[in-house]
Amino acid sequence: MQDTREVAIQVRGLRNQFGDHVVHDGLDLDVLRGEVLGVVGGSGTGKSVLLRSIVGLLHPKAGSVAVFGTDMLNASDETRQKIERRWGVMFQDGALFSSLTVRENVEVPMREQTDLSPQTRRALAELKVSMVGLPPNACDKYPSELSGGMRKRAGLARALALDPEIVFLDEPTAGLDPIGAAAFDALIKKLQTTLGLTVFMVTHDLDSLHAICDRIAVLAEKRVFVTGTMADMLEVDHPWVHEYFHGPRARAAGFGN
Ligand SMILES: Nc1ncnc2c1ncn2[C@@H]1O[C@H](COP(=O)(O)OP(=O)(O)OP(=O)(O)O)[C@@H](O)[C@H]1O
Repeated sequence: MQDTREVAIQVRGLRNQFGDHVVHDGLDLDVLRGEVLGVVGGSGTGKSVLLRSIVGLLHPKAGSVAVFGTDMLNASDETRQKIERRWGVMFQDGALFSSLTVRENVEVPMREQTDLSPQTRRALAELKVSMVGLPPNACDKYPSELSGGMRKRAGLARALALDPEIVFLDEPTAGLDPIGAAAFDALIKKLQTTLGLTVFMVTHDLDSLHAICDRIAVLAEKRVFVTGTMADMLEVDHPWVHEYFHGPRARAAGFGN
């Protein structure tokens, strides 16, 4: 059955290359509005490069990236900035500014992109911190005073600072213990359902894929080799995909027998 949901992100014919090392060649991907898309692939297949190409941190050699129907590579600065305000990015380990408190970190995008008063910024930052399940006293802590899981939550709070419609997450559960990872998954799912977020999530975590992803995109052979549900992945005839979804870790996670 054809999916009639709106496409939030459309990538076509993407080519990324560093020197003579071609990472992506003819990569196509649709991310549907309101879905959690898990992006997986072997190490070095270009998951982070894909994320960075979509958010404009890296200019691809060829191809197009459209977000909410806007051609991001050819848009004016003003148009691009308007679209950029509609997403938030959480990099690995939160990528927080170490010299700023959690609240100040969450206020950074508000300072840069809005003219909200200091009082409003402060109140909104406190709201975001509570939305991600951190206690109020986390607001005044520095990143070095937080656990890895708390830092990730603080990074997510900053990604949510401008009430985005899309969030990009780069390996959000990496380095968390299984209980912390499951709690983080539950938080992402809750935000998706309550805020209607579209989530683009690079991950290696089979449990996350199973628990919260509506669809999975597998990077292999320099492109998105296949997209589909977890059930679809179990049927894919490709050595890496088969090993990933049927291997010992998949079996330990309770599927892919
Ligand atoms: N700025 C850069 N300059 C040169 N090569 C780069 C650059 N950024 C990424 N690469 C290369 O592009 C390839 C893809 O990198 P990327 O970080 O996207 O992989 P990945 O799929 O996210 O891997 P992992 O799962 O290990 O994090 C790698 O071979 C990497 O060395």
